[in-house]
Amino acid sequence: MQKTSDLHVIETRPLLSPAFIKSEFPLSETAATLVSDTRDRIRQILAGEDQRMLVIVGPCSIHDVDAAMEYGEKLTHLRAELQNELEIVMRVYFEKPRTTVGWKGLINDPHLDNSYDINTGLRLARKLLSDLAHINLPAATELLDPITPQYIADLICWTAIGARTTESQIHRQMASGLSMPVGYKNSTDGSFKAAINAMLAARISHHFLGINNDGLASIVKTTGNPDGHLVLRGGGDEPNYNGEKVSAAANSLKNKALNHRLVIDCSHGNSDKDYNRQPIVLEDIAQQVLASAPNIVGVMIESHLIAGNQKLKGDLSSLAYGQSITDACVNWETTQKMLRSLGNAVAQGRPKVRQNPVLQGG
Ligand SMILES: O=C[C@H](O)[C@H](O)COP(=O)(O)O
Ligand SMILES: C=C(OP(=O)(O)O)C(=O)O
Repeated sequence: MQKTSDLHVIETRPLLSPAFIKSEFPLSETAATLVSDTRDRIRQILAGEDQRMLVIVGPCSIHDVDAAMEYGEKLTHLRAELQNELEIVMRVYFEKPRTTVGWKGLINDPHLDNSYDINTGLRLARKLLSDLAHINLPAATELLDPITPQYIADLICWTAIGARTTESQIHRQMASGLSMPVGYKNSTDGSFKAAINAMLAARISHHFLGINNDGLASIVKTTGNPDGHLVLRGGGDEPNYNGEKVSAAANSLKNKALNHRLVIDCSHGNSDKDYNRQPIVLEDIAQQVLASAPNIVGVMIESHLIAGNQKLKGDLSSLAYGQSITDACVNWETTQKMLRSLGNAVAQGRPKVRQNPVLQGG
């Protein structure tokens, strides 16, 4: 008899259940309060009820949890300093969608050596999110594999569905069941039709295949996620952060009765992947905010301790500490300048924020 299945499968290894990994790194009351309160504040920003801006800032990807924690310690001070103008959330990305091939992130290959120790990757990810919550720093991520949310989503305040997956039914279904606000990136060709369709699809209930907390294959039924919004990231060799493009996107959203308030990614297609351009994009956004720009409610910045990026090669001991191994990032000094400048623009362009200072919970 001819073999007809598993012709291209070499092995399957057991995956620890979400319940087991959560029992090792349980959600504490402190973390639950931080996550829940931050999600509420983000919802208020997205609804235009809070005039401050959401800022998703941090490394393109996490490959070294110590460096991520050092970055997080610095960011938590800046978050406190600018809390009346900005809701700062750390970008904590564990899963990388690749254009072709490459390292797919800390969960997939935590030892950076093609050993694909995914159980360790999930543990490291959960522990880091838990440690960040305990220094009062909320986290945002991109969710890529539809099984991952079961392991970490209770510690995540904002999620991106990326430019390469916004058109995927699997990801829209997943988003329909997520508990936090979800930003849909425009497509890599620069169009935002797929993201608008994703917002329409993910806000309603779906039934699909997934796993439950015990890791058992399950039929999942969701309510739909009402907190979807657009993230403009440029693409097709053109940025889309200028006033004209933002208005066009907001009008398309209004025409579909969707939330017209959106987030702008300073990196990726908006900076032509040149990290030196991120401050230029941010400055343009700050100028728009000075003139109010009610459609713009958030920004994303790829930032790390050290500027630029480095190639992941065989010898891990030669990796520079605190520098990205995926997209190039701005360094910490530049990050501080960018966020202070945005905070200033919010204070001047949206004077109401000063009248209602927000005290952030822990
Ligand atoms: O932000 C990350 C990258 O832009 C994305 O994962 C694609 O990366 P790649 O084109 O290097 O594969
Ligand atoms: C992959 C990313 O972005 P995009 O989906 O916009 O390319 C990212 O932010 O890491």
